[in-house]
Amino acid sequence: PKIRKMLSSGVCTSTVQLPGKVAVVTGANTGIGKETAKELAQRGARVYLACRDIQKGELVAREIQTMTGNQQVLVRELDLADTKSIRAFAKDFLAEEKHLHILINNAGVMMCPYSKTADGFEMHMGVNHLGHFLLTHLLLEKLKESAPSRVVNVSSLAHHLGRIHFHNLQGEKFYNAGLAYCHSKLANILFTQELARRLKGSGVTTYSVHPGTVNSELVRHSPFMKWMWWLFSFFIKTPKQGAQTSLYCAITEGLEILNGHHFSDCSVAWVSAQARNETIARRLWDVSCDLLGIPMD
Ligand SMILES: NC(=O)C1=CN([C@@H]2O[C@H](COP(=O)(O)OP(=O)(O)OC[C@H]3O[C@@H](n4cnc5c(N)ncnc54)[C@H](OP(=O)(O)O)[C@@H]3O)[C@@H](O)[C@H]2O)C=CC1
Ligand SMILES: CC1=C(/C=C/C(C)=C/C=C/C(C)=C/C=O)C(C)(C)CCC1
Repeated sequence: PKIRKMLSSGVCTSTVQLPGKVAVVTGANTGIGKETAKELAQRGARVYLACRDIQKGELVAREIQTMTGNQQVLVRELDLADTKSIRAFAKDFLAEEKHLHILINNAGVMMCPYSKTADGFEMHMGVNHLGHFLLTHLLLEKLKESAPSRVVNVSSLAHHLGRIHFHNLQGEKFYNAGLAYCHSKLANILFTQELARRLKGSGVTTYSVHPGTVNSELVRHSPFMKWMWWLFSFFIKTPKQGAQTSLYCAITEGLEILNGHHFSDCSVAWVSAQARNETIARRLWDVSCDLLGIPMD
């Protein structure tokens, strides 16, 4: 029980209710994203489940509506491995909604065999970092108009092993599936810190999160990790426990002074030296804009 408690601590104890608030959660059809969306709906927010598989999303939306009694749970198609899909999602969302108070960049892939997104980006960097970078960019004006508002980026402890190899960002010179995931999770933290610097005074704040080691489908590409997760399933976090730090960063009152910080178990957490490097963060920002055809400012 002690090991289990140690690996599963951190509970979002905020009593904040969210009527009239609008939230988008990416990858909300399963795992941590699903539990995050459920709790936001439970607190009265209108929640958009941004999923690449609409059918899976609709099943989960019905489940959340039934469990919470909140009918304002909506599914919209978003494939982060395709910038056309990201742009289409943002265009429809901006036309449909007056506000966006909470954006949870949660979707992720881990340890997939070498593959590329529709736009030719390496899959981990493409989905986990560049896809969310573009989505956030496209929704930023709406977030500013809805301030106070928040962007939560779900990263990982795995960022400690990450490096941003600018000469090999698409993994074409060398590739390791585990490290590619770590690099993309480092990019999530660097993005959060640079975004926080650029958003100072706008009323939009941003946080990165390590959710803990969570029993989810993230390990689907690695038979060894699947086996480990199954073997230790009693000790690792449930998806509901894994959602607590994302929820804490999204709704806790007074967190604005910690804009740009990294959180784990609902507390500020230490990040690697690479993740604190402002030069790398600025360069990654510029390179990401360049790759995505976003004007640099
Ligand atoms: N589980 C853990 O121990 C840890 C998780 N994390 C992070 O937590 C986040 C959530 O992961 P978790 O819930 O564990 O994993 P899951 O695999 O259970 O969920 C990942 C979600 O991301 C979605 N997704 C994957 N690719 C895309 C895409 N191209 N476009 C849109 N959505 C996509 C999946 O959709 P679909 O179902 O259609 O594949 C799914 O909804 C990730 O960012 C992960 O890196 C960080 C540290 C540890
Ligand atoms: C060593 C070890 C464990 C820890 C695994 C860890 C710490 C995994 C971290 C995974 C991450 C960070 C994934 C996604 O980002 C277990 C399974 C708890 C128990 C068995 C021994």
